[in-house]
Amino acid sequence: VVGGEVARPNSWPWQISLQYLSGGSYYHTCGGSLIKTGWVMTAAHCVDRSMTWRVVVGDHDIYTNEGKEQYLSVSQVYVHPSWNTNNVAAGYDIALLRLSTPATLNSYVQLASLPPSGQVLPHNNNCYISGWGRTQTGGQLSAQLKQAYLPVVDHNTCSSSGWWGSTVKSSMVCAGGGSESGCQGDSGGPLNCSVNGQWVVHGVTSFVSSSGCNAYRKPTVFTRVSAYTSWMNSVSIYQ
Ligand SMILES: CC(C)C[C@H](NC(=O)[C@H](CCCC[NH3+])NC(=O)C(F)(F)F)C(=O)Nc1ccc(C(C)C)cc1
Repeated sequence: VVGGEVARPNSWPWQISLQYLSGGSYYHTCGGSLIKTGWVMTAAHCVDRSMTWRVVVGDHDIYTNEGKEQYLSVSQVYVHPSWNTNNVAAGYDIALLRLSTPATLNSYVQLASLPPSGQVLPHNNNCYISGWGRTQTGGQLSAQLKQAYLPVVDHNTCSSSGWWGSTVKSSMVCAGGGSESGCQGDSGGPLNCSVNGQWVVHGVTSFVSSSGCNAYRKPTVFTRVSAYTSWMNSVSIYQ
């Protein structure tokens, strides 16, 4: 997250850290959202490579053990069937991870609320991105969970020339576009939007401009969760 501030610990209790095993250690690579005690929603591009994954819930500082964390292994990865790793602009950047053991819910670990199918938020709707991603273009990951205020940019504006143009589809949500943005390592994490006074995860962090995370008029682009409700239901009911 470029800009914004360090979040109050566990104030986004559905935020997870997706980590991969390398040389005997685990490393943060993406965010995600706990949507059922045994299921995590993340971005398809986060799990393009097949690695040994683990999900950490209840985390704040990814480099220190503060005693609230639960380390959960992943038993199955379900990538959207239409995802094409060479064409993030086509959309479908969404995946579900089945956990081997369910998370225990408590004051640090809660389930995300998901939007009703088809819901599209208005321009400037109040949303926050959260994540441990880079704090500057080409910078380092953040040790502590950060958040930034990223109001919704409606599709009309976001897909206009000078903005993202036809790269952005209606199955996506744009947010931000100023000096604050998501950045590498925030992928897969939530766009937390206030709807009728409740936080709803409306987006899965998908991409930013290749010329820089907080590029002018290139808002952070999210997979629109409400466009994938039926696919998600089709996966988690039958496994
Ligand atoms: C060095 C970084 C900034 C490069 C930048 N990376 C990204 O945007 C990666 C996901 C890329 C998926 C494609 N394999 N996502 C992120 O960094 C995220 F913001 F989500 F955290 C990028 O590739 N962005 C990109 C690439 C291609 C397009 C075309 C569709 C125009 C648009 C954006």
